[in-house]
Amino acid sequence: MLTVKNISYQIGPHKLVKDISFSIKPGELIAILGSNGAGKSSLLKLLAGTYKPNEGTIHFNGQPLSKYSALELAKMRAVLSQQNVVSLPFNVQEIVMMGRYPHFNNHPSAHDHSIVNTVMEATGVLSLAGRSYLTLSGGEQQRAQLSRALAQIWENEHALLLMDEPVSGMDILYQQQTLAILKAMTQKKFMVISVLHDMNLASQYADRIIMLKNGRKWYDGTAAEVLNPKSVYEIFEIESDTFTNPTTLKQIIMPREIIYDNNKPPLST
Ligand SMILES: Nc1ncnc2c1ncn2[C@@H]1O[C@H](COP(=O)(O)OP(=O)(O)OP(=O)(O)O)[C@@H](O)[C@H]1O
Repeated sequence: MLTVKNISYQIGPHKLVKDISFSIKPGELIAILGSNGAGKSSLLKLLAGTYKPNEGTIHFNGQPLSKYSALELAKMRAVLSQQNVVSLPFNVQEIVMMGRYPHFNNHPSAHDHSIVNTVMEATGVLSLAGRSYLTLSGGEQQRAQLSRALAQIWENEHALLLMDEPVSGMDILYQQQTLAILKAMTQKKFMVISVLHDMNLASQYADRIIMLKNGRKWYDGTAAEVLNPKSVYEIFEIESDTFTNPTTLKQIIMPREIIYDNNKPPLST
């Protein structure tokens, strides 16, 4: 369980995260939505322990997050960041094996190799195992990084997966598959918190959606509770229509087309 109470985070005069509270139980998938600059990545960095809150507390499996050593944390929570800079020509298997570094000293065991194989198969990068990471497409790199994160906590139930836009750059099949993998992880009692930009993906897969605006939590609930034209307008400043999928009963959000006035085009001076 992860419990976040009244956390705020500020850099100089900039308040990035303001008084946010929520908790997540094993088996839950929470999607975080919000416009660019709303504070989603900052919140994720606080949950990962990368940033320390100026105010408030974060408890992870009963203990303050700050009390865990870096190694303990590495075995219990994995992070997929927005930017994953790799400048050396590691191959894909080596990148995924990096997720196992917290688990072995000098040489990976047969168990580590087996987990690396399993996650690469799940994310569809097994056939790329020997390829240099630097030669992969953006979506393939993203899947390799997802494999690394999964390999890190694969056998540790009640672990936490923090994903910052895990499907950016992926085609629609891999977007669906990635969310399906994350959902399957929650069925094994993992906790998953993922920043997403696609409200419909969030609606399809998330148990709960947290919507942020200006560093604050504005909405927290199921897709049916929080996704509607009013909330979408408040958060994203876009008009939309909401439908209910008759088969799944999940919300579908369709943004309305933006039409600029010909006499006042948006880029005119
Ligand atoms: N080191 C920093 N110093 C000052 N401002 C910062 C710093 N890091 C982030 N910010 C600002 O804090 C706000 C929140 O940033 P954050 O990266 O958390 O947003 P986000 O919701 O993840 O956005 P995006 O969807 O664009 O990735 C932004 O306005 C950003 O410019």
